[in-house]
Amino acid sequence: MRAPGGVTGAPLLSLRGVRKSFGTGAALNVVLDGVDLDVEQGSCVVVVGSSGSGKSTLLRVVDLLEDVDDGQVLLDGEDVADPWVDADAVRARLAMVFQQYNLFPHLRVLDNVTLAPRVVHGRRRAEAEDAAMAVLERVGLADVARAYPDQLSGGQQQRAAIARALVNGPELLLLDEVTSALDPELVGEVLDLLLSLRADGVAGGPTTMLVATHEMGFAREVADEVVFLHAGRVHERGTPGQVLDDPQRERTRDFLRRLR
Ligand SMILES: Nc1ncnc2c1ncn2[C@@H]1O[C@H](COP(=O)(O)OP(=O)(O)OP(=O)(O)O)[C@@H](O)[C@H]1O
Repeated sequence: MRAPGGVTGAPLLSLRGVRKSFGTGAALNVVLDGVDLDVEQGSCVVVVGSSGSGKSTLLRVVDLLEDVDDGQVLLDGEDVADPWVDADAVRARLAMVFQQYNLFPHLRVLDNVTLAPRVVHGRRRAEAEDAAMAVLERVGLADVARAYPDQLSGGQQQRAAIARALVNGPELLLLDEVTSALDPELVGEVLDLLLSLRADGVAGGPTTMLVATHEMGFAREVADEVVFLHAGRVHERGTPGQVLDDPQRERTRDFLRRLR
């Protein structure tokens, strides 16, 4: 399956020389060491790399959950890493789905999905519920809208978290290892949903995605571009065929060999 014909060629997101480290002195851990990356409107970029290579940190930097030490995070050309930026306005344009679904256990699925539209965006309850039911329908959960999270399977909970991410029509969807916490038999339903979102979009348009994953099969099917992160840098990038089937650099070959 390939991206629909909505890729415009203009980067929605560009990272330029992004640096991020944790700790100080002898404990300094340089995680991102000058990352350059572009995500075009309507495209899907998949970040792969060993555990600890900085995939989550990269996504968290884009979602403004981590400050950068240096470099630019350009959303439509505006540097959102600038400390003076209106973070709420930026976050309203993005949505992130995490490995752990992070649903509120005391709220029904529908209320989890309507929370941000109502509280953050000030939408009226009826309007927020209509929007929430539409996305719950889209992810195949309309019939469990009134259930609590612990009444759902892990796969259903992750689909509810995806519905929550989609409800405000984000311009960029950030997916951080969204199948890693799932039992193997539940992974397929979430990947199928993401493939279908990629193919058909949500409101008729393609969904722009930046994805961190260990699922190479998924990367192969969903990505316009695969980016291999190593030692804090983009070590190799290209189409899934180029990076996953015909890697040019030894580190990339090592990484792929170890997965087999
Ligand atoms: N808040 C933090 N404080 C200190 N160190 C952190 C923090 N967040 C991440 N790190 C460190 O940054 C490095 C990269 O972590 P990150 O979670 O980004 O990697 P990853 O590629 O997503 O790994 P995985 O595939 O295992 O999820 C790790 O060494 C991790 O310990």
